[in-house]
Amino acid sequence: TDDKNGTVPTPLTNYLDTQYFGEISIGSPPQLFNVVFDTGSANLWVPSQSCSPFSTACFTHNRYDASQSRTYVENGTGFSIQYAAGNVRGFLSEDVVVVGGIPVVQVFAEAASLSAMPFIFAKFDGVLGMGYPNVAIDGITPVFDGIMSQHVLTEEVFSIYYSRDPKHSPGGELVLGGTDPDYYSGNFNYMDTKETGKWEVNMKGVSVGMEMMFCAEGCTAVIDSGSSYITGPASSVSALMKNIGAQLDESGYKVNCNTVKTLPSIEVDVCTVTFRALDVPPPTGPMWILGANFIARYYTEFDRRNNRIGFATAV
Ligand SMILES: COCCCC[C@@](O)(c1ccccc1-c1ccccc1)[C@@H]1CCCN(C(=O)[C@H]2C[C@@H](N)[C@@H](O)C2)C1
Repeated sequence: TDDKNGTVPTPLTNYLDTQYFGEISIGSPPQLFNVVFDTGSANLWVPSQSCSPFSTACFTHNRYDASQSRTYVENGTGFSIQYAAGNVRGFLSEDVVVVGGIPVVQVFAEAASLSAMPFIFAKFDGVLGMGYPNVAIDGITPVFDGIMSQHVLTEEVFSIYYSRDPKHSPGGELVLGGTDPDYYSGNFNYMDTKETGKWEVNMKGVSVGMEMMFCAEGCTAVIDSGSSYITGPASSVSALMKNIGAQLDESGYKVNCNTVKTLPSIEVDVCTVTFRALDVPPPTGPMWILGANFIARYYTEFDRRNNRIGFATAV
């Protein structure tokens, strides 16, 4: 994959098909961080050098040290973000962020406190929101908007490949300004975003085999690169799982995989069905969230120029 107009593909790490992240740098000299490129949010945050030593989740990750960067600009405005699980609190700072080889002067949040759950399980340091500006907290210009305003991209799009095979290296790839033909086959099918300002589309329905089971009148689906699983309204997901014979246990839905024929002893392997029930309250919900396991099957192009999302078969 060659260099395109200053943008180089960012290889992603795949941790157990549930966490995908890539490397960025912040500051001069560059301080390196692993971040989730998250189309479901629009802010950049990384752990701060100033976080409390008692914040285990902060202390066990790379931390930004403003005092070591000659391009640091103080801001100090408060910041807090709440996820479906977990929250981050801190303050804003400004420095040079380099993503895919492109430098951008960026306002980001230094996380002074990270909730232990789930961040002690995070193999990455922070989150780089790839969402639209209108979902950005504190009205901060998102990283990709800062890059678009430099007019260095061939196309105002970014594309994400998530590998499904933990042995495959790299575990995924982010391309700014285009797509990588190495990772998809065939043509893209495009869907307009539902309302400009979110990476969500009108889903036509959810069917099992030939039978349409849910969302027959259409429903909202967020294409969320920062979610591990596919989530849907609890009632729909439980009916869907029942239909495929999945059992719910404390860590999610399970089905018996085919017994492994080659092993001398019969081994019943239990597979995790990567669907989760999540009732998003109105007005945002009810909705489906198509996360990493969906993106792993369909190479996804996020098109800011035409406010649409393209899907091609991932190879
Ligand atoms: C593909 O890689 C996915 C990264 C893992 C996401 C995640 O599984 C996770 C696991 C372990 C530790 C931390 C986090 C995690 C937590 C917050 C932000 C980013 C990652 C999230 C767990 C909580 C629910 N969830 C979201 O709300 C997500 C929804 C999404 N839009 C984000 O804003 C938060 C997904």
